[in-house]
Amino acid sequence: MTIEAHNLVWGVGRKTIVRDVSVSVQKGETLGLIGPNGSGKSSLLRLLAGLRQPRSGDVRINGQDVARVSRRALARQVAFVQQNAATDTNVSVHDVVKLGRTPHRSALAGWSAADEAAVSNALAQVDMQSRSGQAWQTLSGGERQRVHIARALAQSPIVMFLDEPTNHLDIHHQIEILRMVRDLPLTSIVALHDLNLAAMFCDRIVVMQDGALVACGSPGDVLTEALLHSVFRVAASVSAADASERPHIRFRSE
Ligand SMILES: Nc1ncnc2c1ncn2[C@@H]1O[C@H](COP(=O)(O)OP(=O)(O)OP(=O)(O)O)[C@@H](O)[C@H]1O
Repeated sequence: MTIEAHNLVWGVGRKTIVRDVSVSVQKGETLGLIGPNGSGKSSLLRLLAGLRQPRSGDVRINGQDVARVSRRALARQVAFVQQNAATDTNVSVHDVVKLGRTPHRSALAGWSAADEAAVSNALAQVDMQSRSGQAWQTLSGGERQRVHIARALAQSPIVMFLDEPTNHLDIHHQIEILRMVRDLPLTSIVALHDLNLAAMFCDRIVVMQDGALVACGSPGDVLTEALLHSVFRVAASVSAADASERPHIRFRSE
């Protein structure tokens, strides 16, 4: 499923937060969104997912303008994993993931075997199957994050938006979650702070700065020492990357 965004502008009051961003994502692609704090990554993700209306510009998912698709129809196609999402506290892990099935169920239909299979597959994909009955409020931060990802997977989306999905995760689960996202047969757009993880797992990377898209391309094309200095204000060495190798960044402390 392709995503095409043209000239997106969004802001609050007099403040412009997303400045004239155009981007296209191919079917099955994993696109990374990087940029300093406050550069507009979450705002852009929300616009692309149809959760916010742009002031101008439009977003088309498989040719359909997201502003004209009903919320329910959109939820059958698009899942969004928020940063630090909250959940009602008095529920089990299974109940949280079950919510992902809501867009696929009619008011009259009961809970089906297919719904149950989607929930248990999603829990297995994030390594949380054994915690199905555990109370949500007793989970650690990283476990909660994995359960929110499972809820998105249970939605059986065609496009998945993830806002810093590796927050709170240990290094094993950071790598496992991003590997899973990359390997899923979905189009994914992932906001990430860890530039080496972005280099490892993204097909292409978009760089945001002050609400504008300042670079877009393969990890090797985008993650240059000059860009790391000008956008992220860090001194770093990037290992020589050829077409077959992904860049690796070593930050310098001086
Ligand atoms: N509803 C809002 N009202 C006012 N300002 C907002 C609103 N939403 C976002 N902003 C501002 O817009 C800018 C971009 O925010 P956004 O959350 O998109 O950045 P980000 O790149 O995701 O940041 P981070 O890496 O810190 O998560 C920030 O300066 C933020 O304070």
